[in-house]
Amino acid sequence: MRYLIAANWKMNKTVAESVEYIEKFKPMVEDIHQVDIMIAPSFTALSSVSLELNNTKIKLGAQNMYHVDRGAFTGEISPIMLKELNVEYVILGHSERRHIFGEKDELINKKVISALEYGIRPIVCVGETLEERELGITLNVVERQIKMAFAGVYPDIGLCDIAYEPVWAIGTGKNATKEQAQEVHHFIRTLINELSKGNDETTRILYGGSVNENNAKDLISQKNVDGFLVGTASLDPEKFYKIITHSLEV
Ligand SMILES: O=C[C@H](O)COP(=O)(O)O
Repeated sequence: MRYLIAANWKMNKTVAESVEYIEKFKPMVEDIHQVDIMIAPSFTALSSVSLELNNTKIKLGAQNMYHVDRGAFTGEISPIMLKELNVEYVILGHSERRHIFGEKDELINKKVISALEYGIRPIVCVGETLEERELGITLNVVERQIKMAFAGVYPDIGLCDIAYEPVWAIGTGKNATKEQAQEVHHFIRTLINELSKGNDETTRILYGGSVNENNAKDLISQKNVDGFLVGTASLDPEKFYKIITHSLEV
């Protein structure tokens, strides 16, 4: 399994700051070929970052998209707009989309189907809140989110990646332990094997939630952790680079 180490910059970095980052980061990773590296900047920086990443192995991602290709959807961005900029990945169902903007499983499913139609690889985010973990329903929540996100496309799960991001670990500095991560990742691996009838060998199960240069090695040494979706620590090219190099050591 080829690891994916992905940066989600969220609502950070202007165009100038994004370009400055990429110019610094490109030479740092030019000799790294063993893992996939993806960066998802803000929508306003996609075009400039796309030009910067031309002729590199670093993949471009978007942080969200709508499922319709054009029309009266004020404030939304379509898959054809992303394709035009060479976007290869799209993060869907991030907990900030679910909890701040009220995105439901049904909408996330439409977006997954649309991304697949347009040849953009979805990274579908799942994960429980602190309350759900304390109620002991973490695996039930993750199972529901996965079954609904991929409804109608189970045979194509291998064209997607999944990010397990416990909501209580996002941006809090309190990451899941390697045992907590492995338990859920193993559950997800078993579930997607069942749903895809054993066809899937290409879905990466990423961990996200306060990943940094100090905890990355421990987390990625777990059998079913196939990469990371990094928020805060990815905003600093040195820290993101260190996370990448730790993933080469396992
Ligand atoms: O998409 C990234 C995740 O939400 C993790 O964010 P974080 O690394 O700041 O906790």
